[in-house]
Amino acid sequence: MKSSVVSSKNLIRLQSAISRSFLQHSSKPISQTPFFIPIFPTNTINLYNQRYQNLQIQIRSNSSSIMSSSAFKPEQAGLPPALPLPSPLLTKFKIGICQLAVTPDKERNIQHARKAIEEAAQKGAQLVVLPEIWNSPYSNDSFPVYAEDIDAGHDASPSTAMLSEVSSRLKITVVGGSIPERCGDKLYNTCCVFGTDGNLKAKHRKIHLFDIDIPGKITFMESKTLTAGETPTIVDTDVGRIGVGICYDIRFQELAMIYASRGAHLLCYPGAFNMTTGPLHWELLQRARAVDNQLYVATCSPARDAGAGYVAWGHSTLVGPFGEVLATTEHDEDIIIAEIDYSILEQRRANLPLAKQRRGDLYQLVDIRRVGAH
Ligand SMILES: NC(=O)CC(=O)C(=O)O
Repeated sequence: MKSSVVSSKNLIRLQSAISRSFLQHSSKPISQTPFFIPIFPTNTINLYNQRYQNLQIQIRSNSSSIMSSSAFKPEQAGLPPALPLPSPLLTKFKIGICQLAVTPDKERNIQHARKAIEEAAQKGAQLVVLPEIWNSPYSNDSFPVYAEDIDAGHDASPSTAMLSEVSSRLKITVVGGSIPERCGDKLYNTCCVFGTDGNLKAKHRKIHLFDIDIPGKITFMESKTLTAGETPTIVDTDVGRIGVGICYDIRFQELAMIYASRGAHLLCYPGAFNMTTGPLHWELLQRARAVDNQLYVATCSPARDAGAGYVAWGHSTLVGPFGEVLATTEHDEDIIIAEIDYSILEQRRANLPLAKQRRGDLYQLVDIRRVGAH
């Protein structure tokens, strides 16, 4: 156990001390440290990370240093403030969510995805979202075989070459689900976002690998073959600021909160939940992420194939900022077309001004990367 005593005049100093301590002492990359450091205005703060199991900082607090909620001002926290919602080119538009049937035939999967994107665009979608692992069966045996070198592009990555071509030809934004990515000797589960010019705007590698063991129900270990991504991914597009997560990433609310604090309008989660967790958790998690953060959440699953090694739950969905399911589907192949209107975000945030009502004197969100960049 490491222990040090910090004489703090106020929580601002304490906060920066904690952040510096994390950034200096951890041998892990910043993104492997927790996104949150809980702040308790009591005498003891316990911080945990993988190396310093019990780094304890004691605070000799005097009661006057603890700000009362009524006096608390977020800017006094010494942390980067939440960013306001930006003004994208389009604030009201249609989203197309393509729940695709996936087969072992990669070339067919690519052509099939292309057709679905074209159909969604033809129905008016200016943003199209694809499922998790849409060019390959979802299995540890398949990932290395179907993986593409996205950075090398073109012939080395026919799946993303198609996404780039179709997004520029149709002048739409594409959140390209995910595919297995090969980079050197590593494999990732990776989502590429293409802008209306066909350029790759962002690449999100699944941060939280799906390792689950519910005996008799489902055991799956992505970590057998995949490596976890290291960065949250938020991207400005013509259709708003989008935070990207892949499937299991949706279970980690800190990631969604960080996206919200960075001004996201919409969170997109390509995801393939399963027949055990899907019925209970899939919609619940989407609605929770949306209502807690007062933004839109879109999910896109592969269609269910009862004969596949991994059977996807399906039920791709769009949820609004009040936690309302705006559009959803069953488990078969389908294309959801639904409207997104960002003026409703402002409205809901005025109805329920959660950001202003947060008790920053009791707890705070620390976006490690933004603190580190300060
Ligand atoms: N497949 C996943 O990544 C996640 C999932 O199915 C679950 O969290 O349950």
